[in-house]
Amino acid sequence: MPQNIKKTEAIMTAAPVIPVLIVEDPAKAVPMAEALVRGGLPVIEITLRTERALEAIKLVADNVEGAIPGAGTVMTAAQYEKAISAGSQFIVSPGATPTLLDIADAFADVPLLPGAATASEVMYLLERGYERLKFFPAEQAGGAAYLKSLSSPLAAAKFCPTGGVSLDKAPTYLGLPNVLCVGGSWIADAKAIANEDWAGIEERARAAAALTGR
Ligand SMILES: O=C(O)C(=O)C[C@H](O)[C@H](O)COP(=O)(O)O
Repeated sequence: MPQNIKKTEAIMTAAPVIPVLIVEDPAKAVPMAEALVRGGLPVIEITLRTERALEAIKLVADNVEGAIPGAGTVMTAAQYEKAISAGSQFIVSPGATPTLLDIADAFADVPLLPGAATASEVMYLLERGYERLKFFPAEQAGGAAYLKSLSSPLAAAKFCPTGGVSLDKAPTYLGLPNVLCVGGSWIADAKAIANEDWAGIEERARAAAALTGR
């Protein structure tokens, strides 16, 4: 089944930046998400890289008005199902496999943003009807110059570059014709969450929400 491009694009264009989060303690998820929403970043990717990430997603889904929580690092059918039961409104994966795309077909209401880093990976996803993709790992794979060079031959594909993106690097990506938003952990890193630095997270969210392309 092809990707629901309209729905995926709505997630990608709600704000210029998708904060990527590693949440160890679910008790911190609600104030963290509230700070992000106050700062203007409603789309919140909680990675399934911690034991209690699903609890964090559920708490945000149930308690934070205006938040659009999603699950990151989703790679298996079991994770996919659990992420959606917890209230994920979108799913992000670092790459794409035929199995993962088959699972996505079973949950077609919830958009999947699959990762790609090479022309062949993008071509495979286009073949499967996926045009809204994550470019991962963005900086390490070749950065904005590399992604720009995909825009002409693979014009249908539009990306959310993630991996090594910072406040300084984001505007160059956002200025590319094939970029809709960027993702990154700099707004709320593990330390800021552990220290309950909600004011700092809100401030970085506000700066991220104001980013435009250059
Ligand atoms: O696990 C996933 O599915 C991911 O999304 C990986 C993230 O892209 C990176 O963790 C981004 O992190 P930074 O490079 O710190 O901004």
